[in-house]
Amino acid sequence: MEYLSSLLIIILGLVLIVGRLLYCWWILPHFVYRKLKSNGFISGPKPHFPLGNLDEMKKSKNDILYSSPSSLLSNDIHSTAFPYFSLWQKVHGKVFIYWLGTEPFLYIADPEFLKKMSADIKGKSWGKPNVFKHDREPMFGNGLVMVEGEEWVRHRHLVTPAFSPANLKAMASLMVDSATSMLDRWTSLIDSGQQEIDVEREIISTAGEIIAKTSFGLSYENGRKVFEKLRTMQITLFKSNRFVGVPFGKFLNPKQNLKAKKLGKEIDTLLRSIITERSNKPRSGKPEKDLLGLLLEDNTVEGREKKALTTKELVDECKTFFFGGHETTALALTWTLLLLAVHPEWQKELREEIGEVIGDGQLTNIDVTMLARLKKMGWVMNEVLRLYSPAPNVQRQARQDILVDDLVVPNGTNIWIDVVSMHHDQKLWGQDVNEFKPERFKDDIFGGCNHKMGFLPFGFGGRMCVGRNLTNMEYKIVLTLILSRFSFSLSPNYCHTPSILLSLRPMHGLPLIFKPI
Ligand code: HEM
Repeated sequence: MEYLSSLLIIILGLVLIVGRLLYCWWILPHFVYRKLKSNGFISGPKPHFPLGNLDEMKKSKNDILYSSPSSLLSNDIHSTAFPYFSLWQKVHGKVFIYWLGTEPFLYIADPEFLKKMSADIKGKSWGKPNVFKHDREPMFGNGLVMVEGEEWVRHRHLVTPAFSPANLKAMASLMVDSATSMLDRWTSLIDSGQQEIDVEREIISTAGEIIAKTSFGLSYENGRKVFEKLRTMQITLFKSNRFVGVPFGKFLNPKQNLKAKKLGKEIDTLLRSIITERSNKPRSGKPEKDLLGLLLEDNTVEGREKKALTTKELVDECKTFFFGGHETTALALTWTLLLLAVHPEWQKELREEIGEVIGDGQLTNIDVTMLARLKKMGWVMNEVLRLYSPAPNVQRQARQDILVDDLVVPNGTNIWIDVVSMHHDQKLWGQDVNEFKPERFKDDIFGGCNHKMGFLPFGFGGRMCVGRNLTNMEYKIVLTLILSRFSFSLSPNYCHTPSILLSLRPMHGLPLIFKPI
């Protein structure tokens, strides 16, 4: 009897587990898919269980990776960075459904559709795809990038003031210091006879240092340890093939997952110790003007206690700033150096502008008002973000049924917005879409794009990037210092393979040849 009841419990347990798995992996996604289909979204590549379209995506990516690299430096990158989307678009148009494992995604590369879909949706009503949450948890925790609903409103409300121009102003000197040490290192390398430098690696590490300083203060002993562990975690998470959306996908790289989890815990402990140390500091001490310092200061404003960020939330925001902020900005700078290396006339234009606005004597005292006057540099930045958008896509999940004309995007639909495709769409930008022409941003913040939703380097709506002013400042400071000390050209060793590893990056680095000015 006892044996029978134990057996019954085991069987019941198994049925429940299988039932739950079936519900999550089959019934729920297919429910959304059937709703999408019945609402008119019928087009898209045929999926195969359990990989969906992942196999096809990997194959077309490998075909590109293992084909002989083109010697031509073309800015027409959509078909190399996203060969599968480029192929599917030819058959299914600019709005269709594809599958990551057992999860259907609504693909959008049509700005008019996006405009209609997002018109009545507030920032707090957007979700982020549940299917990515496990993957991103060690990096962002429940920071601003991931939170939803009223919690997002609270976080956004508390975090936004930290990025105000007045607060960012105090960070300029930290940025000048980090960039200057990088450039001193380059000078030593050049003096020792090495003229070729892989700037991608150099700039990513300097931008990491800048973000760590501006986020949680590298001056703290633990700050440097956090920085090193965050970098190791990123490499651990993204160096292996991931199987997003595939049943049991997270168990396919157990070693990597365990390592990332362990690093995640160590980072949290270190950040907690920094936060505790700083919260316990006597109030009379000078408040620190990094992002964590500003959030801690805000937390102590009277009447805010209930809404203030908890220590766990502060830890997650610090990680979010680090991961959301350093690589994107570094890649914007990296792609800029590539384009300036092949367009020396623009190096000259920018150097002249720097001379007029800042002059040699002021380089170590660059301030925000000077940066605002670097207009041409602003056009160059926009043009680079258009051609080589470091954030190549925006992902959302519908948390309610959304009406687009007579179609319904059902609650729960995963959404993938292909920013690279829209930034390279001839119908939106004209014949010269793939040419580097910063002047297109001279009199028009949309660069002459014939649709206001066609240029989205920082996303759109209420969830638009909170760090864009910080990027703008860091970009202009670092580029000003580089251009003031060196001229550069492309190394013959450069191989043009823009690829996606979360962000859009040059697969084989960016070797440039430098000459001091
Ligand atoms: C070139 C540099 C950058 C690019 C291209 C970029 C791009 C983006 C994009 C596309 C989004 C998603 C917006 C959406 O869902 O509509 C985003 C959100 C976000 N970014 Fe950035 N970003 C950059 C720099 C930064 C920096 C420097 C920080 C912070 C230090 C930062 C922090 C964030 C945060 C916290 C969010 C989430 C905002 C929210 O959901 O409310 N980003 N960014």
